[in-house]
Amino acid sequence: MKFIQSEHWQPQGIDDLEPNAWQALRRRESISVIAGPGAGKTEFLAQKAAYLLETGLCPPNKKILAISFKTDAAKILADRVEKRCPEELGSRFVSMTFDAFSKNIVDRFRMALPPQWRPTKPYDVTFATRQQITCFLGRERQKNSHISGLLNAIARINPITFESTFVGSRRLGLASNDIGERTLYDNWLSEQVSCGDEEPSQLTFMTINRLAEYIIRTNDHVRRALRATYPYVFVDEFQDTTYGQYDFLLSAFGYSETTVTVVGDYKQRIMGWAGARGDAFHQFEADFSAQRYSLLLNHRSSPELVRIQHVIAQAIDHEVREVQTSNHSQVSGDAAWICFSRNVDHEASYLAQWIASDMRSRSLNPRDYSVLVRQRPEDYEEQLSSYLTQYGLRLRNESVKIGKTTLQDLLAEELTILFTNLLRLGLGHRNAQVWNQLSADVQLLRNTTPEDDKALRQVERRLALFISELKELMRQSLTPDNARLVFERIITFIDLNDLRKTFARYATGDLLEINLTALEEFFTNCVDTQSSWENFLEEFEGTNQIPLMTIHKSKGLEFDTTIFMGIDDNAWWSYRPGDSEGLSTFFVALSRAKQRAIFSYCQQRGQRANVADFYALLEAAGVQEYVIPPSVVS
Ligand SMILES: Nc1ncnc2c1ncn2[C@@H]1O[C@H](COP(=O)(O)OP(=O)(O)OP(=O)(O)O)[C@@H](O)[C@H]1O
Repeated sequence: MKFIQSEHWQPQGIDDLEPNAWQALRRRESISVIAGPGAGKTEFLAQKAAYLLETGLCPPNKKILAISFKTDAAKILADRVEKRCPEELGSRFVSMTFDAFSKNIVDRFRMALPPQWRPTKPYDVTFATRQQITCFLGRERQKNSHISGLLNAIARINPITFESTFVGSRRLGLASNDIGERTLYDNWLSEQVSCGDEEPSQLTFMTINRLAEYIIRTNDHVRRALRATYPYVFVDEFQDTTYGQYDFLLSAFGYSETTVTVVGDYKQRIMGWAGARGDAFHQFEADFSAQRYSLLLNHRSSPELVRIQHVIAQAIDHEVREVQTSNHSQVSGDAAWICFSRNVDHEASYLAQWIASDMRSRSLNPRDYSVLVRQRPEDYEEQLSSYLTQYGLRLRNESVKIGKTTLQDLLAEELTILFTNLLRLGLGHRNAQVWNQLSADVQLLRNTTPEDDKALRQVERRLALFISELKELMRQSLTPDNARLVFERIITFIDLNDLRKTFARYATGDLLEINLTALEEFFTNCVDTQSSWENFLEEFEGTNQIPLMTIHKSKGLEFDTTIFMGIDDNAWWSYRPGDSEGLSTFFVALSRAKQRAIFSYCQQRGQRANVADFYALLEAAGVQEYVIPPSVVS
């Protein structure tokens, strides 16, 4: 492959980068890029990956590691890189979540841990509830109250942030002067590692993170191998980094030749409750001698929405700089408004009617819209769905739990993507893009090198043969028995062993099993409600359904129109006026919209005394409130 000279390299898929982005792209040392919503941070990472790979700055035997916080964010970034670079280069871009990456280290190098910290093989991944932490602290209080400083240490601990802050900011094996703290830390970890005779270890992701950090810090061989494989590391949404994750990054790549690029927006810091550290950018810039760059364009939202976003941004940070937008408005009338309704029927009826009419007049699709809520999407689902149905529209709760995952995460899994593409072709969809992606994925699965023409042809032949068998099966009508056969045949064709060998995140542990079980459950649910394979696929993919999700799940996504429901004291029960995380959450929701943002207030759902800030800010930004007259709704 011929490399492009770095001075001749041009971005792909977009017209250009803004001047600061060009500088940040070309800088050889570690950098931080701080920019507002829609500034193109994810796009910047994709372009930088293409630049490093296409110019050979990241040589053929090396890889780029991109670390994200959520599975779908890792997938969005990987997809973007796939679009921006030739396939053979894109495969050297490894996009993983922090959790998957640290788990991978523990799974591969378990034996590098001292026996007392070595988990069983396999081990279970668990989550520590607040109650479990409180019980643990209670037990320690009773059992070890004689240990100097232990009671004081317990008194300083908040069970909610125990794992993220207390455990995450301390290192395994490093003697702390405070014996009480050390006892708590060691006992918390050792209870998880040694659960008694024959029982598998029960590790939380924070414990896995601490074990991985220990391996990297204490084992030169592992650390050197990691650094040699990844001369470039990217971290997206850096404002959400927890103490543990930051410490892991520092041990793995700090003070080394590896160049680390982090991007994020502190105004979108909405994971403080989950332990995101407030000083992540400053700490990173100090530890990695990183230069900071700011991006000043918004490529997503219309000028009117960018202006409103700026009013909210100023409430979060008085010194925030105004950004320009490269977009034009495509709608007439208001870009944003508040609609006031008295009861939930009134609200749902108005919104359904408005969406249906807007979709028709602007020829948009259901997935151009999204309904965002602070929490409990199921509380909004039934009412809104029943009114949308009157217009032939459907709503899909994408945050719904399926087994041990959520629908949104499940749909972003490699397993699900392969499965869905096979289903599409099995249904006889003639789609060159789907075929190309599938055939590339299957080549990857079967470990075929691009130079091996014979093997490539064989893989393609087998894929074509399988598709024709699948077509035959799917020509029959959809019945539970037939569907079961289709499911089993596809999973056998994909081959779970090949999946494990191909995707590092599936290589060890039970991630693949968790997703397979959830996939089967979701598949069966869709089969049970549909009468034909065509309808089934539509249901499965949610193509014609308006997504409903929590704001947290909407991070990184964008929609033409967002409808923000439940801005009231009940849904925002923990919000206190001026609370910056609450304002940031509001900001994230608003900034997902490209053209329109609708804020729906329903009196029956709750008062708006505690959340009066939000309405005052919207008013200051000139957003009008309209009372929906009963006559407007059917
Ligand atoms: N340089 C550019 N030129 C044109 N369009 C761009 C450019 N950079 C990004 N975009 C487009 O702008 C939109 C927002 O980009 P992206 O998702 O990368 O922003 P972001 O900064 O990561 O956003 P957020 O923090 O809000 O999730 C996308 O549709 C992307 O394709």
